[in-house]
Amino acid sequence: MMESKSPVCNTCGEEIGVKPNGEFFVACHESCLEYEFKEGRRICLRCGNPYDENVLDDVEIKTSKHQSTIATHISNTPQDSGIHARHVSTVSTIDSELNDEYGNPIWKNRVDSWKDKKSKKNKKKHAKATKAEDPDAQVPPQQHMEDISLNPEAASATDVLSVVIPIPRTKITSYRIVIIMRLTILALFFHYRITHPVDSAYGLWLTSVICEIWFAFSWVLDQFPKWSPINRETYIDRLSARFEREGEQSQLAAVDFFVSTVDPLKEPPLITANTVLSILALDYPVDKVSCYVSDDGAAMLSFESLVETADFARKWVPFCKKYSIEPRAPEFYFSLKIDYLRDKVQPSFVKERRAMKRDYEEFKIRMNALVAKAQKTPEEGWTMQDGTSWPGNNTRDHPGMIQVFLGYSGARDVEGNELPRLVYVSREKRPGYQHHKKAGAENALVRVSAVLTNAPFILNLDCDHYVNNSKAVREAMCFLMDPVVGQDVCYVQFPQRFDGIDKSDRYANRNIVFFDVNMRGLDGIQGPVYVGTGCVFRRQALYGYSPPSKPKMLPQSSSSSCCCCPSKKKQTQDPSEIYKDAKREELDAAIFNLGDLDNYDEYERSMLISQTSFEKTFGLSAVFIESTLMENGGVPDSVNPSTLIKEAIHVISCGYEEKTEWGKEIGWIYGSITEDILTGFKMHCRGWRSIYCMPLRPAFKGSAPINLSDRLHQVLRWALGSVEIFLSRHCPLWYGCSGGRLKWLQRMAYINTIVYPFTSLPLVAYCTLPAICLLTGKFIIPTLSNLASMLFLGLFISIILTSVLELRWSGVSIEDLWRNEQFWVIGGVSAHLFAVFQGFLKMLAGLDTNFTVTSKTAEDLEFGELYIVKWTTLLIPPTSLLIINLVGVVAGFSDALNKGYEAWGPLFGKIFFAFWVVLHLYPFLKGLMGRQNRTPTIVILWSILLASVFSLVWVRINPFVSKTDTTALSQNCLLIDC
Ligand SMILES: O=c1ccn([C@@H]2O[C@H](COP(=O)(O)OP(=O)(O)O[C@H]3O[C@H](CO)[C@@H](O)[C@H](O)[C@H]3O)[C@@H](O)[C@H]2O)c(=O)[nH]1
Ligand SMILES: [Mn+2]
Repeated sequence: MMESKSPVCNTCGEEIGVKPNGEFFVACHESCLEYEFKEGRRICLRCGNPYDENVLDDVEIKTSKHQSTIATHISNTPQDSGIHARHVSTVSTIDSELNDEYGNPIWKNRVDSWKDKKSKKNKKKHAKATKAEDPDAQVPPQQHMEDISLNPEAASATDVLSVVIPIPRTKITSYRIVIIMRLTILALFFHYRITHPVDSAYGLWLTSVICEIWFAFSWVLDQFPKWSPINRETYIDRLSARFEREGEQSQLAAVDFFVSTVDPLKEPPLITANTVLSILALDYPVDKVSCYVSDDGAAMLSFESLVETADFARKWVPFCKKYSIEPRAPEFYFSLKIDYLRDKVQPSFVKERRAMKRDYEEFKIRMNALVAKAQKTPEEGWTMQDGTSWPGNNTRDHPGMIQVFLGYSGARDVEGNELPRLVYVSREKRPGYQHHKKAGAENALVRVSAVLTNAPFILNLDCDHYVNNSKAVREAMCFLMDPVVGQDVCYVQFPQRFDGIDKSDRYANRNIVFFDVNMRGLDGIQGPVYVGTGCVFRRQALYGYSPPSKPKMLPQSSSSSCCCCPSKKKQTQDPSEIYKDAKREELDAAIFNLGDLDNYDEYERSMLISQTSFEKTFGLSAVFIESTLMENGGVPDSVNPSTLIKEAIHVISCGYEEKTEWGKEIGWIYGSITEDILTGFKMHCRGWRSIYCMPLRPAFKGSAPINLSDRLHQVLRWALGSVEIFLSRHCPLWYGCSGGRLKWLQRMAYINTIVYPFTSLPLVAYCTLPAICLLTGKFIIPTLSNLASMLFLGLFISIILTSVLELRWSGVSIEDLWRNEQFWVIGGVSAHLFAVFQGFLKMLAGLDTNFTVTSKTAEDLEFGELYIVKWTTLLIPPTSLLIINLVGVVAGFSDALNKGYEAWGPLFGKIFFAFWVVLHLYPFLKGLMGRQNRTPTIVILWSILLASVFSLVWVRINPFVSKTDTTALSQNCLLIDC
């Protein structure tokens, strides 16, 4: 058992040894061998055993290579050596390293087990190569660093925790060829379109060509970031083999969990409780988990329900861990329809499960009672159980509140085991202060958690996203704790998955195309965008630092906002360079000082810290600033918990962020209601990369608004957020270009995420065109020559082919793709359109956009929600489009009936076009009908009015038609859908 005390190397996870002269060296197989080899010895100094010849050969090849990696580890992460040193000081005897409890030389055992592992790995690799369709499938060049698996020499250096699995070459190459083909055809197509105007309907033709060019442009933006998609595989068993050795304390990194809620009436406390319970019951060492719940509504209901939740967790957590159940959110676990009696499960489980279910039902009753009580606020405001008045009675004007439940020194579970910490946080709100919605709430949590627990990693979840896979954090750690892959990773994003969505996913709520296609494409470039939930951050990345491999540059715009101090001293160099150097030095000095901070008294200590520019960046909390310097997280043992709480209250005060970099350069970034895109974007601009992690069992699951109106409002909010970014200083079109750290394909993807709302303008125009054509008898395409018909056909085929090939590599179903298309049109002609106008209004009039929280339903009403139609202006444009197109079809038919045989040919073309519109809007039409086929009369009235006015005016004015009589020409029109 002496063994258990030996220190462990952070790099390879092996134990560390000490050379006779007192220097440290890593006694793991590789480095030890290399060391010895370099010394020219073939016998291990430590144990006296001769080395295995095979092993030696192997080492000979890679000595130089591996040494350089080790060197970079040490130089890049100075604390590594620090850790070695710290650990070594705790080693009591060196002998403990040499022999295991049976007296066998440990060294020999290690070599054996290593050889063992190696042969196993080779076998595995073999299996994989045969499994994959093409063993030397293409790897995007950016991926080489991580793709250790394909490089056997590097792979044996340490057991890799994750590998990149490229898409088989056969699939990806044909996909790329078709993309290039489509691009070429598109160019030829536009050449044709532009050189062949329709003289009889010049206006119509021009409009349609402009629209088409815009569509082509947005296609390019969407397509090219999908150029080199990848998949990844993780090995969580290796993770625990490396960091959780038997008999030793777990070396896994700690994680702070953030859950944000704002309105307990729209976000039922039971949903939040489930999220919290699923976090507390994670399969992760309890002392490494802390859960912070942010209550932006300062609601006593949220607080009280958290008290109940903490209490229920004492039973729930041990039950989950005992029987390893999934998911660990009770509501969703108990609603699984599985016959537990069928597989021979232990009778004790069945019994306990039943008892647990009863307990949960009681818990639910208590929660529902709390909710019922909270429906009507008493006149004098809420009072807590102890008779004092609830501090948050005025939600816009209240002090910061923090309450720690459970955890270290707190309540234990029913079996007496420790539970993770659970902390309630409601940041201070005062009138006259900007609160920055969710981003502000998250930043407050970043600071509170830094003061209280300071875990090196942060996982944030919306209140309705519960942990569905209790090993999710381990999955993320396979990347973040990997010394090679992880060092430049700012976050690991998991896809959002949803519960309770109607089978056909009528409104594309699941967003499958985005999560399974686009995000995987991005993972092959610089990493997925941050989507606001289900994401594990490296805390240091949130503090605005650049990745360790690119240390020279600091946040680019901080040079403009912080140039105050150093640039005044030396005027010769580039001020931003000076700033960077100075900041480095300050940081070094601060770290150095921190080491012997104990030697200073309180005053000197605060002086030391304030000398630096840290206060200007992080605000006036010395405790917080100190915490930012601990790259590996953790809080000093010595500090008194009550001072910490006081400090925690300080850092959530509403004035704390004034004149700091919070929200500008560090933490969650302000300035858009889609703070997520902005936050991830800034990190990528600094040169970080992110990782997309898709475990087989979805890591997190959330709820989505399933009725039409709520969904449209959600999409409106997202699109508005994008327009806000477009109009801000962070516009991806030019922001951060000088730094050159954002890969250009990644930039393209970001540009796509902010310009997509603008596509609504050409889309609305394009959806009106078929109706106009039908009403006026004109058409947007002239008579086709053979060549032109080929072009149209080619374009058509290439569009279908790209989709088919995309479906093949991504595994997305054709229904999902079609839904996505449909909702692209529905959202485009309603929500996106409004977003564009609101965005510009906001900019011109300085109005603030409000974050309308999506309501989440607690009870499953068998999709009752799906059929709710709430009146909203968003419904008018698509309804109008539907009606004019239908009117157009009728008019077209009656016209053709009047005109006789020749009219039918061109009519067919136009009707096809109109159907294209109606088909895309079909889910919308269904949504309008509701369950009882009833639509709010007002919507119908308005739409009919608009549509008929429009049609009438149209027929009268006919602006697009040239005055010359060209009816004959237009009748010869052919239609090809483009
Ligand atoms: O002032 C606020 C407003 C919202 N929230 C929280 O923000 C989260 C997201 O709100 P929701 O209404 O569920 O928005 P969705 O559209 O479903 O969320 C998606 O889009 C948001 C960006 O608009 C992201 O922040 C989310 O993570 C992402 O899931 C919820 O937990 C809220 O409690 C706050 O904490 N404070
Ligand atoms: Mn949500």
